Amino acid sequence: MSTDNSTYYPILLNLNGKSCVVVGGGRVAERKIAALLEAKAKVTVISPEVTPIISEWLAMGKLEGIMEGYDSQYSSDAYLVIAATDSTEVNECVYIDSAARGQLINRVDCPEQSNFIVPAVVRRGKLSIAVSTDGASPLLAVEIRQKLEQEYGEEYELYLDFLGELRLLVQDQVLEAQERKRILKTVLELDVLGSIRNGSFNKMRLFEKLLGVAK
Ligand SMILES: C[C@@]1(CC(=O)O)c2cc3[nH]c(cc4nc(cc5[nH]c(cc(n2)[C@H]1CCC(=O)O)[C@@](C)(CC(=O)O)[C@@H]5CCC(=O)O)C(CC(=O)O)=C4CCC(=O)O)c(CCC(=O)O)c3CC(=O)O
Ligand SMILES: NC(=O)C1=CN([C@@H]2O[C@H](COP(=O)(O)OP(=O)(O)OC[C@H]3O[C@@H](n4cnc5c(N)ncnc54)[C@H](O)[C@@H]3O)[C@@H](O)[C@H]2O)C=CC1
Repeated sequence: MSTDNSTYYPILLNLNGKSCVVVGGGRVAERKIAALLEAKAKVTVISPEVTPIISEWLAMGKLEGIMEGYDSQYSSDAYLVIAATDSTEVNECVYIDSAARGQLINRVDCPEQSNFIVPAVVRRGKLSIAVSTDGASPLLAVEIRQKLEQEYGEEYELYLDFLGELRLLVQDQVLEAQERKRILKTVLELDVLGSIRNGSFNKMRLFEKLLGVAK
């Protein structure tokens, strides 16, 4: 069975400094670890064998490793656990232990024994676009993610930084709520992305134009 017909509630989790345990060190574990590290989680991998890339990350001190078979004590303090071994028995065991402790648990071979699943994600600086099929077709999620990567290019990183900075300025300098909203809406109608793409982007000039003051 590939799905339990759950309707999931999408959230963005702050994992900065949080202990996260990945059980298993294969191809799937490597992908999950990469995403956890990107989110600045404190990751521990538990697995007798790991991929060459995980091994490199261990040598660089990017995460910790317990190079043994799973034991429930290894994940007792974790905030989030991912069961990613190639053994259904071990993965089930990880699920039972983690669920009993109320931990966030993702069992990669069984959405029914997971209290969260992981979407395919496009990241452009502060912009995240997450795609999920509720487990029905991870490959379709990948295909849509790849299409979105074409549509939302690297220029969005600078664009979002600019919009974020403008929003702080507006919150600081414009007292009237309606006027704040008007400015934040107007900026989206300007071709800022076009100016980033053709190299004519000028942040200060845009701030001046939108706020009427030199920054
Ligand atoms: C439920 C979920 C739980 C979870 O893992 O969170 C889950 C479950 C399962 N995946 C399986 C297979 C594959 N998954 C991928 C790829 C990805 N899978 C991801 C997420 C999810 N996969 C969650 C639902 C996401 C959603 O649909 O919303 C992505 C998006 C995110 C990530 O993993 O980080 C990542 C792409 C990252 C990217 O590129 O952007 C590929 C392709 C590949 O590996 O190259 C295959 C092989 C093709 C195939 O089988 O379809 C199997 C069968 C395993 C078996 O055969 O034993 C199960 C178990 C089952 O279905 O029961
Ligand atoms: N959710 C997803 O995105 C996907 C899930 N899968 C599922 O993920 C699972 C793992 O797939 P791969 O990473 O490709 O397998 P793999 O064969 O590359 O890696 C398996 C890992 O499990 C470890 N392991 C085995 N027994 C263990 C134990 N007792 N304790 C700790 N670690 C142990 C091994 O050392 C190895 O590192 C499979 O069950 C597959 O069905 C497969 C593709 C995608």
